[in-house]
Amino acid sequence: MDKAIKIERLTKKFGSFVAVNNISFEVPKGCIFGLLGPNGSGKTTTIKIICGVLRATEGYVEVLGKDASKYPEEVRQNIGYVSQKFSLYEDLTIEENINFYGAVYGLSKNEIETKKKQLVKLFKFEGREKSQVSTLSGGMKQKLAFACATLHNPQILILDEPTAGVDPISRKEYWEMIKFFSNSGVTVLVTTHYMDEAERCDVVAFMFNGILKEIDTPYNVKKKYMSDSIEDVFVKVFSE
Ligand SMILES: Nc1ncnc2c1ncn2[C@@H]1O[C@H](COP(=O)(O)OP(=O)(O)OP(=O)(O)O)[C@@H](O)[C@H]1O
Repeated sequence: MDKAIKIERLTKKFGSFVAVNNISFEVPKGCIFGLLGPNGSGKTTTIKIICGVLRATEGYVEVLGKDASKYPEEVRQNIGYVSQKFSLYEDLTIEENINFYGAVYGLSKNEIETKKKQLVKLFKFEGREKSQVSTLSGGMKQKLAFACATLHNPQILILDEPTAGVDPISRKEYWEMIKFFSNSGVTVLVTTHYMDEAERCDVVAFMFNGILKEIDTPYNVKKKYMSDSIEDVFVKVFSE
């Protein structure tokens, strides 16, 4: 099994508080990997360390075969990251945001134009290109943040609660996009509190109080906990 991300004995402390406690796991290449857990369990902290935004206290993170602490720039070039509080410019239009992020990622004008056409079609922004972001629905904003994160053709997409507070139709569309990129060979690491979304993952990992409690396919964890839904597994894992 080829791995996109390898995490070994990762620990992150904030002062004396242990936010991530000696966790190890691997994310296979091309899979949709769901990182699940209640609020404050250490998911975002783990993601920030993978993306090189935070430094680990202890442990090792490898992204596409590279030590993330030694090659943060190369790692970042291979990751498209959508954070919980994504940084779209509200006073710019859809098109202007794509232009801006394209330039940030170092794309040429021609590359940006080509990408923009593809993304507008793929994410169904046709006719809305000139709409200011502040006028968009929450679902559209999330999709735009997703689109911008794919501009530099990253091999890994890391999406931190991308569909929080989004209506069911927009969530469905969002997951169609996740599937599209996954089918194109992109590895997706996603956190979510929606258990119907967890069911769509190839692998799910459950974190609680900084500890990795379970990791397996949805089918296998349901079998282990004798449950017919990930929601039921979630309740059982976290009430143990
Ligand atoms: N910079 C920081 N300084 C101190 N404590 C922090 C810091 N960042 C995170 N924490 C704490 O670490 C713990 C894990 O936070 P984290 O954001 O990783 O959780 P999470 O699983 O992503 O939660 P959520 O689902 O709410 O996003 C929390 O108790 C949080 O308050």
